[in-house]
Order: sequence, then structure tokens, then C-alpha cells
Amino acid sequence: MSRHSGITGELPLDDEIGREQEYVSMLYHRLDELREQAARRLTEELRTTGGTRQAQSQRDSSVRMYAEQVEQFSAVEEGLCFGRLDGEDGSRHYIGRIGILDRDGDLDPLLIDWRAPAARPFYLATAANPQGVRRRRHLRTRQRKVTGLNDEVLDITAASPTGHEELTGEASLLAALNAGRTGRMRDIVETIQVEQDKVIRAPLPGVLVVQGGPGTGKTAVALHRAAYLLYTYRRELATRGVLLVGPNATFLRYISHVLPALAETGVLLRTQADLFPGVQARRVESAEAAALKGRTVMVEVLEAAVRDRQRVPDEPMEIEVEREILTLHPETVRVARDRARRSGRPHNLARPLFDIEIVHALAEQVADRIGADPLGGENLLEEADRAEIRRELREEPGVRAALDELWPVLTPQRLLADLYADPDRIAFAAPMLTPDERALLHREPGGWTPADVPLLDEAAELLGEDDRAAAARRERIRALQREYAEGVLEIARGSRSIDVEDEADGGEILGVTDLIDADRLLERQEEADRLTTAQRAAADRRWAFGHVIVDEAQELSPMAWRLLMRRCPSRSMTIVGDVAQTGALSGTPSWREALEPYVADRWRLAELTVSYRTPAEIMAVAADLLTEIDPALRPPRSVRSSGVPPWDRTVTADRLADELVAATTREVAGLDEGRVGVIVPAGRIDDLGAAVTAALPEAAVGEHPELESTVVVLTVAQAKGLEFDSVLVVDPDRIVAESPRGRSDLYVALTRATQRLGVLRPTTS
Ligand SMILES: Nc1ncnc2c1ncn2[C@@H]1O[C@H](COP(=O)(O)OP(=O)(O)OP(=O)(O)O)[C@@H](O)[C@H]1O
Repeated sequence: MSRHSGITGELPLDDEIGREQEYVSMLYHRLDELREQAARRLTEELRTTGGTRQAQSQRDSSVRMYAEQVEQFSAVEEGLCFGRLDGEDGSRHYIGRIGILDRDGDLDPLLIDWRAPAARPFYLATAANPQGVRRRRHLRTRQRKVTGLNDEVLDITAASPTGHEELTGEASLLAALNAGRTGRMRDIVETIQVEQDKVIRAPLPGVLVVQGGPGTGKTAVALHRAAYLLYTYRRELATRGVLLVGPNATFLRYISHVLPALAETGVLLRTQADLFPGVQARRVESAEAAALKGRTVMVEVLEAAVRDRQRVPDEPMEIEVEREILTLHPETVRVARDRARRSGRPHNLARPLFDIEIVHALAEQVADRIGADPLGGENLLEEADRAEIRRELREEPGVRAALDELWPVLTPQRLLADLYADPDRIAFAAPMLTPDERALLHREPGGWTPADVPLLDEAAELLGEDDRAAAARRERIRALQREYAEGVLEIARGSRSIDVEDEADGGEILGVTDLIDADRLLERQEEADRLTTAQRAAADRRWAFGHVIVDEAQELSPMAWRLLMRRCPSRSMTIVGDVAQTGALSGTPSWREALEPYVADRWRLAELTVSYRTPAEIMAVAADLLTEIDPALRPPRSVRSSGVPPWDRTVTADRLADELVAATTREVAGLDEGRVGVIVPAGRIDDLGAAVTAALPEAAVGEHPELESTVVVLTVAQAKGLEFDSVLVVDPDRIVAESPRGRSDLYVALTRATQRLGVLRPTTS
């Protein structure tokens, strides 16, 4: 179907590369001009001060725009232009990371953004459906130099060299797949495949579930979809932003370079642990405790925990007020409590109603005494006198203390910490749980776990925000503003280094940092709130995102789904995952079950069927296990073979560490470049990690291991979503035994390799 050639059939390869070099150099020249122009304008805007409030605000948005432009033009430096489409009508278009117009702004761009409709045939055209394309050319570049090219002539009569009828840009694709891994995910913008393109460019509204086996590009697709949506629906998403949720911090670091390389910085990347502003949930707890906290029964538990804080005393309470003792009867409190509850307001917002009732009752006592008619007639006080008494009572420390005791204003953190710390409170709030389950909730204060985050969020809903929460938010926003101010200066410094290089050409520009410091910039920002949408969203628990993307979504608990749905009232979501890889005990084995409570059956399913990571030899091993997990599940088809069969070796238990070190050393020696992943049972990460790092000091292990190390030792939970050139899986039986979802964990472990897989099994004898 397609012809791959070193010679294009028109010009010798070198000449052809030379011609492409001319074009690519021209594009870089134009990119430099645009970047310099943006940097110059940024500097000019930052130098200008004064003017009306409106002028300041306009200037501030210009500063943001130019700062973003400088950032974007720098981000697309590597691989700026990667493709060319020759039409049957003789047209010729270059495809790249951003769109570039010529100086006159002619309609025909010099470079077409990969997300633009005009670029789409680059990804979709096949010999059977050429879409007006005669030839697709992939350009390979290193820095600004064209190093090679691959052509596909979309000619139905030409034979396919590999029989992969469905692949587009096959030579470039295979080159990308066979390249050594660096510990950082790369973008796939040059070689997006047809089934992936359909997901990436699916319309914005509604819930789209992307189900696909290991290595089918779900993460890659999720990231490119974020970039596509921000480009195509910029107006809709500019103010509301896009949230991308990943399974853990290591994974976010792994993917963190992809969107900047696609010149998109407007996506907020977060783990579940970071979704409650002001809380960093790093505490560790048992899988069972996390699973319990993920169940929706916790909504009832929290509701009861809040009710428990709305107290009615058993005995009358005595309150001292200016040397006088007032008595608060349980019945008075009960009536006040019931009225406040009936308002239906969240706890903290109902407190004023409770206060009114209680203060009113106490004021009546005072009025009865001081307004009593000595002759036995009606009380002598007017309503204005009573109002004054109520006002004074509110200020009384004794009254305030009583109100705080009976109906305390609570933060979510206070509610949850008090609940966990006290078995009696747990017993009151969770009668529906078993004693063992209640024991799982009990713990001393001191940090939060990721499974606490949806509970904090739920508690925040039940409590309503009090003033302290709002003040905390203002403080967080201020901190982010400072960060932003520093970021702008950083960009300005970056742009300056480009300018400095150009000084030889007479292009000297006065540096931004010569004119303004972070504090002054911050002052100006406070006048005109100029945070990026993502930054504002990060600080605000009640932010409603324009679109939410969830990766490894099978791991989300029902409580986590509730949180995410609150963040996305428009239900515009992309949910990416593989139900066969579910490891969390409260994770989902079925998309229908997870989504039904929120959108019933109004969601679309897209499936990715081809694995780009895992070679056929390794996928065959994983496929046997998949059948055990669920005979109905089908493994993805591997796009390539490595020619290296996986090995599986049994060693005596006492030799395991030594054998592992020896095998790791061999794998490292066998790789030119690239990374080795050693996946071990969670219960052996400490000793086996220590053994490997003792022998190979460059190896990384720990809570957040450095993925760019040659060797990384990690658990399955840490390895989720990652990949390595060579993978050693240690003690698979124990990995399976460690969790009720152990077989899915092993499936994840076996599918992390791009080239080679080895399995080490200890025996007891
Ligand atoms: N079209 C493509 N072109 C080049 N590389 C690709 C393409 N699609 C996927 N890949 C590569 O395949 C590998 C696996 O992709 P990715 O991590 O997105 O898969 P996944 O479906 O999320 O896997 P898992 O379920 O195991 O987390 C990555 O190295 C990715 O860059």
C-alpha cells in the first residue's frame, strides 16, 4: 500500500534533504523572529506603568499573552516541523507543532499546526482512502538540522512491506517505538495512528471512555487530546481550564514534559492526593483502609459525623455572663438544633441560625430578670432593649464558648481528624460498618492519605465554607501569584539569553529583570488578577473545569468519582484506562458501574486495540494471564516483535537477591542506552532495592524514584503507566498473593517492557 524510500524517486536523497533543510531553516528563522518580537513586546509592557485602571488591566493581559508566546515559541524548538503532505492537486503543506504564518499573514501558512483540520490527512490518509494525499513525508530533525526523511506514496498498487495495512507513517512509527527510553514520556505528534486520532479529535461535550490494553497509547492519547481541545475549543476552555488526573506523583513527573513540548501549558496536572487545595496527602495506609474509604457508605458516615458535632447536652448548661448565671436547657438546644438542621444548609452555614435561637432564649432569661415589673405587671422592656441584650450576649465569651461547643464551626480537616482519632465518634458515625472496618478508620492525627482526599472534599460539601476557608484560599492564591510573578521573570530571563546571543547582530534588548522585580510584579498582579486559569483552579476547591481527563481511571474509587464529578458539572470528560489493570481494591472493574450514578448510560466508548509498547513475544506471556483474570478480555495486538523471547528462571530463595543483581547487571550491559525496570513485590522493595543499589549505585529506589536512572527498582503500584526498555519481574507469585487484585498487578508488571522481559521466581528449597 505504501512505499518507504530512502530515495524519493524524484531527487537523490541528499538533494532532497538539502531542499527540506532550506525550508526548515526558513521556518526556524521565522520562529526566532516571532519569539524576539514577543519578548520585545513583553519587555515594553513591563516597562510601562501608570494609566487608568482599564489601561493597567489591558496591559496585564498583554503581559500574560506575550509571556505565554515566548514560552510557546521556545517549547516547540525541538521537532518544530515533522511532516509534509503533497496533494494530488500539486499542493504542498508542512505540518508541525504550531502554525506559522509568513510575514504578510497570507492565508496559506508556512507551517500548519498538527491540530488544525488541514493537518488531519497527515494522520488519516491511507492508500485505500488517500483523502487527496499523494505523498506523506516524515521529516527527521535533530535540533535545527534535517537528518532524514521517510516517504509514503499512497498508491494502492504498491505492496506493504510489513502487512500492517492500518499503520500510517510506519517507518517513523517503528523508529520511535524501537528507540531507547529515557525515563520521560515523549509526545507522539509525528506518528499518531488512525484509531488514536479519532479519540484525540472527538468533540468536547459528553463523557468519552477510552478503554485499551497496556501500551495502546492511552496516556499519549489523553495528553494529545488535552492539547487538541485547548487549541480547538480555546474560547470555551480558556476561562474554565482543563484538569488531567494521573495515578501518582512519579507518573505525573514521567508525563510532565509532553504538554510543554506541544506548547500547551494550560492543563492542570494533579494526582488524587493533590485535589484538595491546601492538603498534600502523602501519608501511607493499608490497602484495606483505603478501600473502605473509597466506598460510598462513607457519605453516610460523614453525614453522621457532622450530626454528631451538633450536640444537645444531657444536663442543663450554666453560662456565666457578667457575674450572672444563665441556664441553657437541653430542650432549648434541641429545638434550636432541629430548626437549624431543617434549613437544609451545610453545617457551618446553618450555625448562624442555631446562634439566633440560642441567643434569643438566653436573652429572654436576661430580659425576664431585668425587665420584670416589681408590681407584677408585664415585662417593662421594649423590643429595642431586647435586641440590645441579644447583641451584647453574642459578644459574651461564655456564650460564644457554649455555641462553639454545641455547634462548632468546622473545617473538613478538623471534622475528619477528630473522627479518626476517637473510637466513640467512629462508633456513633459508622454503626453500619463492622467492628473490623471501624478499627480501620481509627488513627492518630498527622497528615492525610490519598484516600482521605475525597472524604475531605465530601466533608467540605457537608460543612460549607466558613470565613477561615475563604481566607486560606486567598492566601493560597497569593502564594500562586508570587510563583507566577517569578515565572514571568524566569521567562523574561530565558528570552533575554536568546537576545544576548543575538547581540552580535545588534539586537540588544533591555532585560525585563533590569526593570522590575517579583515584588513589584506581584503588586501589579494584585490590582488586576492575572493568574492563569490553571493556577486559579488549583487554589479553588469549588472550581468547575471545562474538561476533565482522567488517566488510569480504573483505579478511582466511587468516592473519588464523586469528587471528580463535582469538579466537572458540565460532564465534559475523557476517561482513560484499562479495567484489566485495576489494582486498587476500591477501583473499578466496570466502566458502566463507575459512571452510572452520574451520567446513566450517556457515555461513549472508544477502544484502542494495538499495543505500541509491548512486543508480541511479551504480550503472548501476558495474554495467558489475562485469560485467567477474565476470559472475556482480549489482549491488544502488538505492532511489532522484538525477536527476543522473554525468560523465566527459578532460583532458590536465598539466592534471589544475588541472582537479581546479576540479572540486572546483565540487562544494563546489554542495553546501548535505555532503562531497566525491576518490579518487585511491595513487601520486598526494601531488601531487594537495597541489594540492587548496593551493587549498582546508579540504581534508583524510593517513594519517588528518579526515572531517568539507568535502573529503577519499584513496586507495581509505582510502575503503573510507566515503561522501560528491559523489565525484570521478581517473585510473581508473591505479587499475585499480595492483593486480591494481584493477578491484575502482575499483568501490569509483565507489560511494562518495550524490548525485553525476564522473570525470577524464588523457590523455598
Ligand atoms: N502513535 C504512536 N506513535 C509513537 N509512539 C506511540 C504511539 N502510540 C503509543 N506510543 C508509545 O507507546 C508507549 C505506550 O503508550 P502509553 O503509555 O500511552 O500506553 P498506555 O495505553 O497508557 O499504557 P498502560 O495502560 O500500560 O499505561 C509509549 O512509549 C508511547 O509513546
